[in-house]
Parts: sequence; structure tokens; C-alpha cells
Amino acid sequence: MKNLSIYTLPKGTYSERATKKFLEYIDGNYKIDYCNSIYDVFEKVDNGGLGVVPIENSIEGSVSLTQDLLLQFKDIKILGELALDIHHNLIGYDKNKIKTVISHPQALAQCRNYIKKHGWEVKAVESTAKAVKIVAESKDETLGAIGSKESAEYYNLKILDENIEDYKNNRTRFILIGRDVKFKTLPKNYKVSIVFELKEDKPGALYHILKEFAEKNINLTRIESRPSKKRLGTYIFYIDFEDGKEKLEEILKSLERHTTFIILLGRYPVFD
Ligand SMILES: O=C(O)C(=O)Cc1ccccc1
Repeated sequence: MKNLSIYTLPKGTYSERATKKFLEYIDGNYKIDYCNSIYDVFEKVDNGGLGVVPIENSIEGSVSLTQDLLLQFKDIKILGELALDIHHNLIGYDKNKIKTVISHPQALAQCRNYIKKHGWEVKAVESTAKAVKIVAESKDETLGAIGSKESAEYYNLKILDENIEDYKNNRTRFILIGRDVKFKTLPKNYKVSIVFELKEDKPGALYHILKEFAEKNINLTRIESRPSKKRLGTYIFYIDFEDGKEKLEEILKSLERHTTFIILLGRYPVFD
């Protein structure tokens, strides 16, 4: 049988860990293919296969690049979701010699207080594993990386400090993306993600949307605005809600009256 690809961030990233977990639920022979950035994952998936990318963190909030790309790549849908506990490590040679720490922006943000306390400079790169790779290849003792245990092992570097995230409950949601997938087992919970633009900029415009959900007794799990990128002060809204008994077509139709566009980003199972 042909091996299909599931694209994600490099070996040792948290996204790779999420991908391995998704693969326990997915039917079929998938081979993990590594990409340098979230953007590259979307580009590959646009030509076929599956992908896994981070979408939201319990401390730092949304991964805005993933949000924007879901809108930009119209044929790519969210096919599943799972959340992982994230514990960051300081990786390198000698903690006392570090002057600069390198990592993915989300990891740097999740360890902001820890970094500040040590007075280190920061440098952002496309993934935590790339940061560890840079530190390993440079052999520079003044550099440190923030990343996973797996990445330290993979690049043969020392873990200098563990659990360096600023808040205990550090969790990240990852999404499985693509056009279609078959799961071996399905969980009970499903979610729907949509994005829309309000028709009119007037008092109560968003209220009309929220009212539809309230009246249908649908629980929202996330609401977020992003710049529309047309003009300063204009927004699009991302809403996630629990999938229940209500017909999805009817929900979308009831919202259409209040929006200039509404896109279904996915209706998908939530794994734990
Ligand atoms: O770079 C990684 O390891 C990723 O998978 C992105 C990321 C970074 C920080 C927290 C969760 C995911």
C-alpha cells in the first residue's frame, strides 16, 4: 500500500509529538514528513496529504499564523484536534555562560519571566527544534535553546533546566489539517470552527451573531477577532463551538444574514 505523507514541524518539535499522537487514531499508512515552518506545512498539504500544526496555547493564546493560513488556503480543512501538556527545557552547554536564548516565538513567550530573570537576549526561529539545531551546530556556549526533551536527545545536547514555563498549566492545542481523513476510532466530542466578517459596523452587530448561538443553546469554546487586513480597525471573527444536535447548515444559514462572508474551517473530532 502507498505511503501517504503527514507533514509537520521538524523532528523534536512539540508538533512532531502531536503528530505521533494523531497517528494512533488515523487509519492508513502515513509517513511523517518534516517541514521548516507552519507555512511550509500548509503549502505541502495544499498538494495532498495531512498536516499537524499548533493553533492555540493556554498561556500565549492563538498562533496567529495558523489562523491566517486557514483562511488563505481555502481547500484545507481542520480534520481533528488534540491538546498536549507542554513543559519547556533550557538546552545547551553551560547555563552560566548563556547570553542569548533561541526558540519558537510561542516558547519564548511562554518562558518570558524565566528569560527576563536571567537577563538573556532572545532570538526567534521557526521551531523549537531548529533552535536546538542552531545551538548544537554552532558549538557556541553563549547560546541556549528552549525546546523539548526529544530535541535535546536528538541533537545530543544537555538539558540545563526543566519545566521553565512561567505558568504550570501550559497546554497547546494542535490541529490535523487536510482535505479528508479516516479515523480508526472516534471520540464523543466534536467541534466546529468558522470564520466570518460582520456585514455592518453598527451597534449590536456581533450581538446578533451571539444571539443565534444563545437561542440555539450552543456552547462557544472560543471567539477571537483578527484584523481583516483591509483597513485599520476592521476585523474578522473566528468562532469555535461544540457540535450538538442542531443542523450545521441551519446554524450557518442563520449567521449568513449578518455576515459578508462565512467560511466553515472544519467540523472535527476532539481527541484527548
Ligand atoms: O516549535 C515547536 O516545537 C512547535 O511545535 C511549535 C510550538 C512551540 C511552542 C509550544 C507549542 C508548539
